[in-house]
Amino acid sequence: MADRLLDAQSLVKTYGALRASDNFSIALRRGELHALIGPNGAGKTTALNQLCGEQLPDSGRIVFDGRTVTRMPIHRRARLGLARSYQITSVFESLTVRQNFSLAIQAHNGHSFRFWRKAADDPLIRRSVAPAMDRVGLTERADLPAASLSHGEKRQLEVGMALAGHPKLLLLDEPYAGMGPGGAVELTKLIRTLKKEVTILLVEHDMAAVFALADRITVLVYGRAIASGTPEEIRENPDVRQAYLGESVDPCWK
Ligand SMILES: Nc1ncnc2c1ncn2[C@@H]1O[C@H](COP(=O)(O)OP(=O)(O)OP(=O)(O)O)[C@@H](O)[C@H]1O
Repeated sequence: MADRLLDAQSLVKTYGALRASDNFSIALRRGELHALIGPNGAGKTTALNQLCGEQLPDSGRIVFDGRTVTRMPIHRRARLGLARSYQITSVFESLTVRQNFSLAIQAHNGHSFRFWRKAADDPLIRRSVAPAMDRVGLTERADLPAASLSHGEKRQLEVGMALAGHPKLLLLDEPYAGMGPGGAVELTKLIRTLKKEVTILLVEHDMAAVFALADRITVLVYGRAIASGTPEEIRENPDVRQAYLGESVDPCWK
């Protein structure tokens, strides 16, 4: 369907006897922020890895923007507009914010990382860096080394670098992990701005953030999507409450 940006059907990924993805299916509509939630070990990262091409499914099919990408390598998917921001910080600590952005823009333009020194001098890249930094609120930090940024600012940088190639779909893997309350508020503001311009799949344990941001939510348990719907539908779904929450009910679900 044309309004679907990504359609993953019946993905299976096994590690020995363990089915980390057990006929996992998910459909992302253009323009939505879709959250993928589930208990620890449910298979969220494994699912994300298959969507971006870091791992290949044993079986199943992934269609992105009308093209079958199931076995396509990660860099070709990136070129089609599928970008991922990593749970583990992937910025270059010793480089400045501006240099990090220059690198990301250069990489998305298809050049080699080796030539990063030239990137900062390339007028085309320089012109792209300013709006890219502004987009994630880092203009005032432009000439500081990434190492001196706060945890929250590093996340902003990371997201900004993933956005440098103007992706159609941004996969965010636990962006709130390790973040203090102040940083979390800033990040929510940033993601709210971003969701106006890019479709987002958010993997996140922070339920307050998920319910504040998501248009739709898919719940993953033991590698299977047990429910998919609006936050209200998910909140009311008895299977979700039972399977995902167990005994303790997070205040966000009440
Ligand atoms: N490389 C691997 N080899 C063997 N088992 C793995 C491997 N990667 C993941 N697993 C197992 O697959 C299951 C799903 O793991 P995955 O990391 O995808 O879950 P998750 O929902 O992202 O977990 P968390 O919320 O803790 O990050 C877990 O039982 C995990 O131990």
